[in-house]
Amino acid sequence: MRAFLFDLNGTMIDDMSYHARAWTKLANGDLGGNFSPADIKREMYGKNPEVMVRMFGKDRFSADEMRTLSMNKENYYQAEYLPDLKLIDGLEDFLAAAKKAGIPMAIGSAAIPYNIDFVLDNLNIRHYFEAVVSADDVELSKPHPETFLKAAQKLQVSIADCIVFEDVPKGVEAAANAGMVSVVITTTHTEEEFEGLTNILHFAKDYTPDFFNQLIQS
Ligand SMILES: O=P(O)(O)OC[C@H]1O[C@@H](O)[C@H](O)[C@@H](O)[C@@H]1O
Repeated sequence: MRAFLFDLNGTMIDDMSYHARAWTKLANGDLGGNFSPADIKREMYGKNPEVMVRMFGKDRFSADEMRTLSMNKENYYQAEYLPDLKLIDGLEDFLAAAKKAGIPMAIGSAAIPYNIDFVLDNLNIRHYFEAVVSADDVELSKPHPETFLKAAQKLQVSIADCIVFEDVPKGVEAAANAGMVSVVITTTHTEEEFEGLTNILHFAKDYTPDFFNQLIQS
């Protein structure tokens, strides 16, 4: 039996440009940094404290300060993205068909529960997922495999049965490190940016191609 593990941001919703703007507002606007759009795009993966340490060094903020800054960033993101919040084309049909076919599904995201709930509850799609692994559930985020291994464990499925849906190279690398294959949604990165990763089954810009029906039937 197959199982589907979904990254959230950029994979289920096309929101990475909103995260980039929220990080820019926090890092350059509030904290006086001077990060270029390329710097932000390169650094904004993984758990928020990891992003902040990569950008500002490990001694700049206490854990409490990082929690506050992280909430500020997510509030910027949610306020700006809420009016545009929607699933990527074809995903709702894909989720419904997979659920009907009895395929277990989980979310494996570096986002904090505050952001995961924002998406699942506003879009009313929580019922499709039997498990959610968030930033709070893991020690180390992607490319470490912990997120996807925990998701497989929660679903009680074997690693070889898992297909990971991702939009960033670090996420595909995490899937590879977990021993899983991956389908890439090219919302955030071009195909060329995944060069060298050998666990990719398919690239698609959204969930409308027939490939996704075949994935359910295969
Ligand atoms: O793991 P996902 O679902 O792609 O989420 C990643 C993003 O989650 C956001 O909450 C973080 O602030 C981003 O920096 C991060 O890139």
